[in-house]
Amino acid sequence: MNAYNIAVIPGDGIGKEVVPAALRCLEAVADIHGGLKWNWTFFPWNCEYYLQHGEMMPEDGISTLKQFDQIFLGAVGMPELVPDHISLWGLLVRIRRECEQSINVRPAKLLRGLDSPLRNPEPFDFVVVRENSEGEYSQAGGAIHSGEDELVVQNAIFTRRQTAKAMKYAFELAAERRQSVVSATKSNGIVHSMPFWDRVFEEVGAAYPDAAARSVHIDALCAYLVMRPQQFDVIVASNLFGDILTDLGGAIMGSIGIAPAANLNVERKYPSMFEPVHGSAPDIAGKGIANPIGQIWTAKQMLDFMGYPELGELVLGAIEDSLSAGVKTGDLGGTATTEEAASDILARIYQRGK
Ligand SMILES: NC(=O)c1ccc[n+]([C@@H]2O[C@H](COP(=O)([O-])OP(=O)(O)OC[C@H]3O[C@@H](n4cnc5c(N)ncnc54)[C@H](O)[C@@H]3O)[C@@H](O)[C@H]2O)c1
Ligand SMILES: O=C(O)[C@@H](O)[C@@H](O)C(=O)O
Ligand SMILES: [K+]
Ligand SMILES: [Mn+2]
Repeated sequence: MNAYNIAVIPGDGIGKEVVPAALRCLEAVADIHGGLKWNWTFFPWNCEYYLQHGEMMPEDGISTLKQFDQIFLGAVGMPELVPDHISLWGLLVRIRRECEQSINVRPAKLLRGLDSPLRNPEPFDFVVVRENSEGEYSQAGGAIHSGEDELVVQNAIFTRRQTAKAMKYAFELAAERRQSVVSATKSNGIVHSMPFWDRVFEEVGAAYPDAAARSVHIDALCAYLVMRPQQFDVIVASNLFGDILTDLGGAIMGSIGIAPAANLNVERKYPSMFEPVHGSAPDIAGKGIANPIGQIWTAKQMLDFMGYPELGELVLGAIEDSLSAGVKTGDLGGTATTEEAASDILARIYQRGK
């Protein structure tokens, strides 16, 4: 029996509603498999915690998390309580950086049973590899003066090491898929960091002669994802561009609420963090109507990373079975509650697994 210690951080808003749904699915696959056991440890780190303690997590929070096998997180942020840059940097970004989760893997595919908002889309299946440790998400810079003289400088930081690491991961991933890598750039307007990004992309790509590699400006790339998403296999992007592309990826699937994400420590030196693309959705939090699919699909990514791809496939198949049976939450045009959608997926996991 393999027992795994998982740190669970439901976080804010709908994170607290969709995480329990995903944990039930993970318990179900462990029950079916018979040889693995989850030991959950819950951490109440969120914006309410910040209001009580003046920090999103304790100072030793990272060293605590590093003792676990993996981290399973819902969502962070309640802007009415805590400014978003404080909640994000105090929890999510801290974990990403201090657990060295420098690769963020975010797939998007036209799932069976889903109606994309795109008109007559051809089946698409791409993965965005988002550089997760630096880039535009930078504390370098500052502000001076005030009023009419106020001045702010925000420096993006790109290193050869992390840029090449994300690109190498993208090419390795493409080698197992359809051998195509598109780099998201903006080297016409951004004159230092993006020509550098392009240069590293060419250097890394030279080691993968079998891969079709090309650079596409981010504005055009967003348009292509709407017009012909089926053309894409692997997309590698900076921290900010990857963030934006993956809400778009969720949207063209049918909802931001179904898109999964894996913040990977690829060296497996520290735990990775599995948390969906979406946020805490304050606009629907507390109503019991959030779509649990993003969190449940994220659980599939954790199973895959931990060496249980057959269980991961079982989870995604159950999600598609549920969608095909028409069980859909409001974001997908249905009337199912979070509980109804989660229970249906859970039942279909058992149906598939027996
Ligand atoms: N990784 C994260 O935890 C993460 C990601 C994005 C935003 N945030 C934070 O979340 C808060 C809200 O940000 P936002 O509104 O820009 O983004 P959001 O992803 O929370 O919501 C965007 C839209 O998508 C909908 N949505 C998101 N997840 C859904 C789900 N599972 N089911 C149904 N609908 C869903 C929301 O209702 C909203 O209309 C902010 O504090 C922000 O900082 C956190
Ligand atoms: O900006 C971020 O990285 C997060 O707030 C969120 O948008 C994400 O995509 O994880
Ligand atoms: K999230
Ligand atoms: Mn985002």
